[in-house]
Amino acid sequence: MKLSVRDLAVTRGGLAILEGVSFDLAPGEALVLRGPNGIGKTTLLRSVAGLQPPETGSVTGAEDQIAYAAHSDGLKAMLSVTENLRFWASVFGLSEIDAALVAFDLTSLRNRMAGTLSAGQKRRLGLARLVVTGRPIWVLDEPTVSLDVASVALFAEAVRGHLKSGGSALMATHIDLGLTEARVLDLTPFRAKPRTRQMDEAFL
Ligand SMILES: Nc1ncnc2c1ncn2[C@@H]1O[C@H](COP(=O)(O)OP(=O)(O)OP(=O)(O)O)[C@@H](O)[C@H]1O
Repeated sequence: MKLSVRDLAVTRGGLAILEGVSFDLAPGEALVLRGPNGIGKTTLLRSVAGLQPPETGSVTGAEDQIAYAAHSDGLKAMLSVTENLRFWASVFGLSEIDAALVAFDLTSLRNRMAGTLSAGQKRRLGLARLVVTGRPIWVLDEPTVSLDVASVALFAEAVRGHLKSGGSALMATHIDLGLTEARVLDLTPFRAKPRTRQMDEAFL
């Protein structure tokens, strides 16, 4: 199912951040959001994922379709890698985790408590969770933070595989993943104009 974002305006802390953002994401497609720090990539992704309502505009095709992965990994420190993935799979009514372990090179770490993993290993586990959800639209906020070169390549390969199997991916990243098939949307032109107040106070 196609994800359609139309004329979206988002706010943060009561301030207008972005406005007039529109794009489509069809099965098999990847879209990379770019723009300087603070432009609103995280805010936009959160709105698309349904975590924060947009000010105006619409997001269609997202319901029960999105797996969202962001900065906070939310892993269960006292559960093993395998247990974390099984838990996530079960949340989505699934049980298969082997493909995710292989895709993110976690097989040799499968019995380790998540809390004892390095930052990059934790990130790999966080990304492996996307695979076990079975959800078609991956929404990713800076997915490569803490990843070494080899792990970035694993991630890019996982995204490619996901696209080939009819999934799609929307992500904010500052680095070039070498995903030649990905489209890029620079958010800079959509920076919200400073608002003049609609209603002035009575002049007393
Ligand atoms: N609680 C808040 N109150 C006011 N402004 C906020 C609040 N939280 C974030 N902002 C501002 O909202 C804007 C958008 O932030 P956002 O995290 O979406 O940007 P980003 O493009 O993801 O940035 P980065 O590339 O640094 O991750 C930033 O200018 C940020 O300073």
